[in-house]
Amino acid sequence: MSMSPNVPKLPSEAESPSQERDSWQVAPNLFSSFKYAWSGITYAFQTQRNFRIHSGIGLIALTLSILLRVSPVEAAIVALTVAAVMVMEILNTALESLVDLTVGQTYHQLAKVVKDCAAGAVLLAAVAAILVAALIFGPPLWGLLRPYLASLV
Ligand SMILES: Nc1ncnc2c1ncn2[C@@H]1O[C@H](COP(=O)(O)OP(=O)(O)OP(=O)(O)O)[C@@H](O)[C@H]1O
Repeated sequence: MSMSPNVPKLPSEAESPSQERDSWQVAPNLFSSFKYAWSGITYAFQTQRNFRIHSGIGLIALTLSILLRVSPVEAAIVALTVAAVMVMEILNTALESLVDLTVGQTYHQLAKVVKDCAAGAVLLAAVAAILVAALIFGPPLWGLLRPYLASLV
């Protein structure tokens, strides 16, 4: 069993004195809130291969929604499904970091439960996304490909 082999090297100190001073306070303004949220998203993107893969697949799904001219409701369902997978990935990253912060490289049964449940949540969202993609993109893709496939046989 791998025990956190990919924990990224993090700086132990804040990037600036003001960052350390402000870090324990409520974000002073809306801009700071967005900045912290964006840094969470970029952290997940830079450190988690699965998050990058899911982002790429999400982009392909959204592009397909445009190219295949699915209905607005169908496009909204695709967008929500893509967002659900990415949200699960970010929460999975947050929980993994929290577990590693708490127990480090020590084996703990509850650490395993947290990480396995978080991974399970990502898997469920991904399976649901595949189902949604098959149901929404399947018929128009089949309509496009059928003439080519028929000409082959
Ligand atoms: N401290 C720990 N104590 C017990 N089991 C652990 C611990 N850390 C990790 N594990 C087990 O190893 C598995 C993989 O953990 P790891 O931290 O490597 O996640 P990961 O493979 O990087 O996950 P992801 O692919 O989602 O990033 C966990 O699902 C869990 O079963």
